[in-house]
Amino acid sequence: MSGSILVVNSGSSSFKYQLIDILTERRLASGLVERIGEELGRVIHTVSGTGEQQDETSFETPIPDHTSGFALMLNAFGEHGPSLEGNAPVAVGHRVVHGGARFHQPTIVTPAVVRDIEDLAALAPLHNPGAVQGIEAARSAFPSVPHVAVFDTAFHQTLSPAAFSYAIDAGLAERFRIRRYGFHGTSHRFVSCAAAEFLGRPVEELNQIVLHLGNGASACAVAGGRSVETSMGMTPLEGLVMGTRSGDIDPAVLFHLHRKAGLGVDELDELLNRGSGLLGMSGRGDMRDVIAAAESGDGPSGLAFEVYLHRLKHYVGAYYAQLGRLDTIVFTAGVGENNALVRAGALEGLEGLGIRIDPQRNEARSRIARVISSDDSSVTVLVVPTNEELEIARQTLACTGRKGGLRADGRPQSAESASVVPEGLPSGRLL
Ligand SMILES: Nc1ncnc2c1ncn2[C@@H]1O[C@H](COP(=O)(O)OP(=O)(O)O)[C@@H](O)[C@H]1O
Ligand SMILES: CC(=O)OP(=O)(O)O
Ligand SMILES: [Mg+2]
Repeated sequence: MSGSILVVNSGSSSFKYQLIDILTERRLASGLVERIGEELGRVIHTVSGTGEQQDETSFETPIPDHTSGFALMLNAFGEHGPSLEGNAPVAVGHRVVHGGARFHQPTIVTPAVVRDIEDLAALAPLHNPGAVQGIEAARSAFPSVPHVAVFDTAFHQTLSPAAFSYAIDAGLAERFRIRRYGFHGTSHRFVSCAAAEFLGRPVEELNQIVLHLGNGASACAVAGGRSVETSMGMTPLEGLVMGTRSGDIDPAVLFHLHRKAGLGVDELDELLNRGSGLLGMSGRGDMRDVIAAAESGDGPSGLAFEVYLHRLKHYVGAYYAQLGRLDTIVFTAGVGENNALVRAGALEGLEGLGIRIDPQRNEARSRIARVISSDDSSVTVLVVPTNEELEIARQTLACTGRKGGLRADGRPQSAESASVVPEGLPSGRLL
């Protein structure tokens, strides 16, 4: 069958989109709507031509929310193509960050599903609200096609109780569904499969550590294609140092700030989610700016960079130990794909563990998957570009029960069983 799938990947203050041909998996168009809610936002719309050829347009305008961002995206398609009438999407796929205990699989969007995603917003305050706006705008623009929500949390349903449980009061944990859910699962799944494909080995044979280093960042230990450990927790706040998020912190710091600095719970939430990480430490949330400032001698930026690398190395060591044997370390997402300094710094001094980066390979610039370890490294270190949108398109197609060129690899399920409530959990119970 022919047609396309529109994928919307909503973030906190931005969203990415792709229109993907379902027969060929070709990206027909892609774009970024960013700085939503700031004084001036920006839309970048790229139309794919033949081969590597691309036609990019960008413009700046205030974008108060995701709903108006979605309308601007539709205008960009109207003005610059490809025509959404000529390439009418047969389905729309949406990235949703938190699926809680309710969503284990790609799920056809209904009003009840939207309500549940809204209810989970407290646990992903930077992400779920934007996703809901994106879903509502898309449903009114494309009312007659199925919309599918694909959850970041789904890939981590394979964590063992030892990996997903926190050491707190068991009754409270049970009652409030307090556990590690893990995020970036769509990316960790895509990248671990793409790494195996690149190496020409079955994913079932490989033990991998995937480092998704974007604005948000997480590490994932993948054994035989299954997530066995991941650094984000009940919310996308735990783990690595991020652009504006603290990652791991002693929870007693919060009690102390409450008692001594008089900060309330909402202020603490805001502080850790939006005012910490690289931004909190150095005044700069973008890794490029942090590195530039550190190189020109700014002390706080230098320290922020060191803390970022220190934490990354900590997780590499921990996950190596959890896996017991390690075949590959894979860097992905904005920082991981583009920054050689971060990659080298994170793995520096690990030669004793059989991990050796080749400096020349690491410095080489490329947009495709590549090896950056030396030939005598027993662990193969890779850079593999993520493509959450393509993975979402594949899962969306499979969930709608349609057939296309998009591979589902037998992973997502059909529409009839798409919305699954885990055993023992009353429907409507999200957490
Ligand atoms: N060359 C680079 N060096 C360091 N960081 C980079 C580079 N290119 C992009 N980034 C960072 O990548 C991040 C965006 O990555 P991305 O994976 O798109 O994140 P998200 O999906 O969370 O927005 C930005 O914070 C940006 O600073
Ligand atoms: C879950 C998460 O942190 O996503 P992102 O990196 O897109 O902000
Ligand atoms: Mg991202």
